[in-house]
Amino acid sequence: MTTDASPPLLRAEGLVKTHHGEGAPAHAVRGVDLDVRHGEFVAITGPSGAGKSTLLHLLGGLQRPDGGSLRLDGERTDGYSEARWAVERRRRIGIVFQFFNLVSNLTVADNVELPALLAGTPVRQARAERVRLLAELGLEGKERGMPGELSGGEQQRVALARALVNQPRLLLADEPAGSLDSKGTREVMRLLSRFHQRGQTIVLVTHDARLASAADRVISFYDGRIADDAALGAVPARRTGPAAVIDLNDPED
Ligand SMILES: Nc1ncnc2c1ncn2[C@@H]1O[C@H](COP(=O)(O)OP(=O)(O)OP(=O)(O)O)[C@@H](O)[C@H]1O
Repeated sequence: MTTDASPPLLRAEGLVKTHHGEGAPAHAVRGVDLDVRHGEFVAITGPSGAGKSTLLHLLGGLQRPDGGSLRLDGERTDGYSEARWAVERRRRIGIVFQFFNLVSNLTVADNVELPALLAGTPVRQARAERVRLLAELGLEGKERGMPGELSGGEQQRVALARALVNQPRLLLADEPAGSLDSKGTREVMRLLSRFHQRGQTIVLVTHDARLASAADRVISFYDGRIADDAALGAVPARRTGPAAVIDLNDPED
């Protein structure tokens, strides 16, 4: 059981990241201190170019900070190699992106099973988890289809299933509804809320205030820094037992 004495799932201290592109250096993250506790749903919101995506990439090890430190479950990540980060992303961190990043020449089923198989999950178990998640996300019957045959909202649900197939402690979502219509946005919002209700820790980057309102803590990011950090609600207790099925047609879900 998680107690107050346990370390936060994420602890960033003085994180700094500067991008060196063609023009002047972009000081995307200018010294960020941030704790994310188990079970929290944190939305990071702010204007375009504020550095939100860069921060999320640092939290998931997709980019390395130039300064500061990041701890995962109390463990410093400074010494992690690329290979170690890849393992952590398979086991402990699921990520969804704006443009889904599904493997276009793999079926929906294979896209979802792949991270489980890469993590060494036995084939039967990976399949069972894929079947459970796709049913839960309202994608039964789509398993044999290719990502390109699905709507944007469906593709994002496949990406969510893929991100969650290894039951990661942390879900990172970078503008997950950024390329979806309002129906797709509502779906993503409901799904993130539901997974959060079951104890999933989520860090969401979005410029969409409506999507951010699904979180229980909203961080306003501006010019590479945290400008405001507001807790909106209580962190739900981590639930155990079989997950409830989400009915995407049910307005209560
Ligand atoms: N790979 C990169 N190379 C050079 N500059 C970059 C790179 N990635 C981001 N930047 C710059 O860093 C700054 C922060 O970008 P970032 O994408 O993190 O912001 P953001 O808040 O997520 O913006 P948006 O909401 O538009 O996605 C911007 O000035 C951007 O141009």
